[in-house]
Amino acid sequence: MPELSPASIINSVERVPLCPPGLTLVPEYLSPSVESRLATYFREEASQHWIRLSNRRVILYGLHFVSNGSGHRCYTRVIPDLIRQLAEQLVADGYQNQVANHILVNEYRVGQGIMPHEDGPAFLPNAAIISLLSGTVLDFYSKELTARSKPVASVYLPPRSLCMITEEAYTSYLHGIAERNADEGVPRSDRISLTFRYTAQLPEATREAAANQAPQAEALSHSSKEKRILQFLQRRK
Ligand SMILES: O=C(O)CCC(=O)C(=O)O
Ligand SMILES: [Fe+2]
Repeated sequence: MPELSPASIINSVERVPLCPPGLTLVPEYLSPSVESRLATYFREEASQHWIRLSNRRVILYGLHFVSNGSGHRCYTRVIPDLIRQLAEQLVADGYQNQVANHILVNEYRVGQGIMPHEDGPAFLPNAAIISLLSGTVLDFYSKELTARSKPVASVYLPPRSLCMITEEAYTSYLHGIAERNADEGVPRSDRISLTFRYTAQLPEATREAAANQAPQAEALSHSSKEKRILQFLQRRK
């Protein structure tokens, strides 16, 4: 896999602070060539790693949670160099304090979305979302969600943008993407997003054991571990 130099990753560093507080948009965070390199990676090299959910498909990299009552953590796929470089760049650019150890790749076909949810206390209150191939609207909701709740804020995430959800935007609101084909007349196309988060490290001994197991996770595309994660994600969304 070719190395990406920082200059090729970053096209612009303009930051637009938005509401709720802690929400920031960086348009054109990626250059078009990096966007297309990443999209090709997920659609071709990593095509067998997708896990299909009812309303989208996902690839899990790094440390993830399996719900077994005690919030058990396990390693899924080893984070590929290409993605790790992006995680490191987010720290180098000052968007995150820790290199993400939990990375979720989502792919939404036109018309698909994600239910309002909170990313939750398992992670540092800092989620970095990079959008590829299509824009979409991310809606924020109050935590008192009912079937009739309307978003309290909405932000358009253009392709190649970075969206930072931190502070109040992370802790006090839910976020989600409505299932529709267009946003304010702007048609959607299929979109891939990458969400970078950090969860507190495991104790050293456990971490080593987990790291040793990671190549095995790589080899087993539909291991029982992945099935449990899949069931967990389906319950959550
Ligand atoms: O795809 C997106 O932009 C949102 C993803 C998200 O909210 C998540 O992964 O928790
Ligand atoms: Fe989220």
